[in-house]
Amino acid sequence: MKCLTSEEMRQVDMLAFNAYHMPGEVLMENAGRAIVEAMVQDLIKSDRIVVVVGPGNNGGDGFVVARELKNRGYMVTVIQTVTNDKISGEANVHLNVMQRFNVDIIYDFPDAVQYIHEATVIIDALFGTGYTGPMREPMHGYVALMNDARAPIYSIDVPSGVSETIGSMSAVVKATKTVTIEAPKVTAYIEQTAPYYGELTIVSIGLPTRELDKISRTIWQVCHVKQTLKKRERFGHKGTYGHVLLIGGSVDMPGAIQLSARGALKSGAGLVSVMTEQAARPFLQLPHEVMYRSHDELTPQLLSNYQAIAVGMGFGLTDEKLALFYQILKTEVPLLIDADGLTLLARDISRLKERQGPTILTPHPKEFARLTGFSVDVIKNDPFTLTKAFAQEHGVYLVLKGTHTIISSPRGEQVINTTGNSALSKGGSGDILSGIACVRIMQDETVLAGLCNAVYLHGYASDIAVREDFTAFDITPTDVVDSLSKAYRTFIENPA
Ligand SMILES: NC(=O)C1=CN([C@@H]2O[C@H](COP(=O)(O)OP(=O)(O)OC[C@H]3O[C@@H](n4cnc5c(N)ncnc54)[C@H](O)[C@@H]3O)[C@@H](O)[C@H]2O)[C@@H](O)CC1
Ligand SMILES: [K+]
Repeated sequence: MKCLTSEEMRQVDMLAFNAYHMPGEVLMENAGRAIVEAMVQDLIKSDRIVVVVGPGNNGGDGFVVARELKNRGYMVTVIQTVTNDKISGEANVHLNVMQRFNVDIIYDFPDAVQYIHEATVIIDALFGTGYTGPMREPMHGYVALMNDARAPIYSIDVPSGVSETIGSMSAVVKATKTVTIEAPKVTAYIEQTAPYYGELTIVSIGLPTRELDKISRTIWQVCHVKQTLKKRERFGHKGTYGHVLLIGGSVDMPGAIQLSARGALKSGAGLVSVMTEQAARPFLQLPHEVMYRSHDELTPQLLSNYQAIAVGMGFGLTDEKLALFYQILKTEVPLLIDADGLTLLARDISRLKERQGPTILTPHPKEFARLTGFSVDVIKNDPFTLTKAFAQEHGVYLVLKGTHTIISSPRGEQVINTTGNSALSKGGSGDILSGIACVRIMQDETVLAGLCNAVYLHGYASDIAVREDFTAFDITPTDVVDSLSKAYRTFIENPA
């Protein structure tokens, strides 16, 4: 499934019209009817339904919805927030059709107050993807009326007032459910806008999939994991599955690297090695399967023996570690940089130019802020644009960790992950992900697919653990690793 910006949606819409000769009225008809299908199971015939329509095509969808509901025997009133002369194009076509079905229309704000107050269902067709903030009066008032009402709100396409320019948002409808047209929009996955969506449902209106498929932003789903997760081979041996080296852990912080090792072991690595400073070794409790190396052994030849390397988990930030880090950067082996590795990298990000092999950075927003110089707020307001630009500029795979982790490739592809829950908001979760990710990039179809699978499985394991054995309060990152078995089993027992 794809995820689009408003501009990308507009372009697909234009192509449907210009290149495929799909009339706008037909698309609007499809949208309205599909939206009714998506919400009709929630309605009863005694409902008092109001549809609040705005001046654009989102309002046009609202006219189709109102007409279709009326035709099916529901009590519907349209609250038209602008006069007829402000409604043009396809929306005007459907306004005329709707009028012939005798749908009641209210134009005055004082009347609207009462209708919205007494409604049992509110349909929000005020603004869609064409909205640019801030909101002008009287629309502000309509949004406040809807939000203050008791009835559940069904937003068409997006909650009205939501914008990709987060700083310009003023009033936004707080939807109970949003029925989105064709594909989710990026605002459904941005921290500041996602909560307005409520439950998200997607309906198809017949836009050409060939055009949608060209969008380079994808939501990673079960089908993608099934297609790209490397199968275990009957005649495979430990060499088949790769040898991962995890560099980190220090006297002060010995736990992080152990968690990474567990993540790698439980994800099917052929061999797992851990490299720490010699002094940290007595503090490590590594699983029996894990081999040990000390920093003193680090040479380019040694590093070239591995199929994936991760550096940074509990690594430390001393000058000695910085020198070691710069040595590690020289390897051509796929290199994942996390935690302290990212902090060291931020001291001189131009070092990324030296990288020959694939490079993966796995920052949370604060670490990404350190790398870019942007504030955390700026990053959270526009994560898709900023991560894409960074990954392309520096030629890296960037995994921006969050509720909806965003994975960006050097070629400009972006993937959004939707698994996981608040159980992962704990120290140690990232260390585990680094271990899982190293294994998946060694084995799966591409580095990008491997990273997406790692993030997906990590989140999925925590979802299963919280559903079946723990709560988000008591679960630990170690419990999440143990739940990886159930996550992997899902894909073995139900292959593509
Ligand atoms: N993408 C597609 O192919 C389709 C999209 N459709 C619908 O069309 C919508 C997009 O339609 P539009 O581009 O007409 O945009 P909208 O319906 O979001 O609204 C645009 C209108 O709102 C006004 N407006 C914008 N910002 C405002 C502000 N701050 N205060 C007051 N007025 C403001 C504009 O002047 C314009 O009249 C989608 O969200 C979807 O609901 C459907 O009709 C079916 C086809
Ligand atoms: K809307």
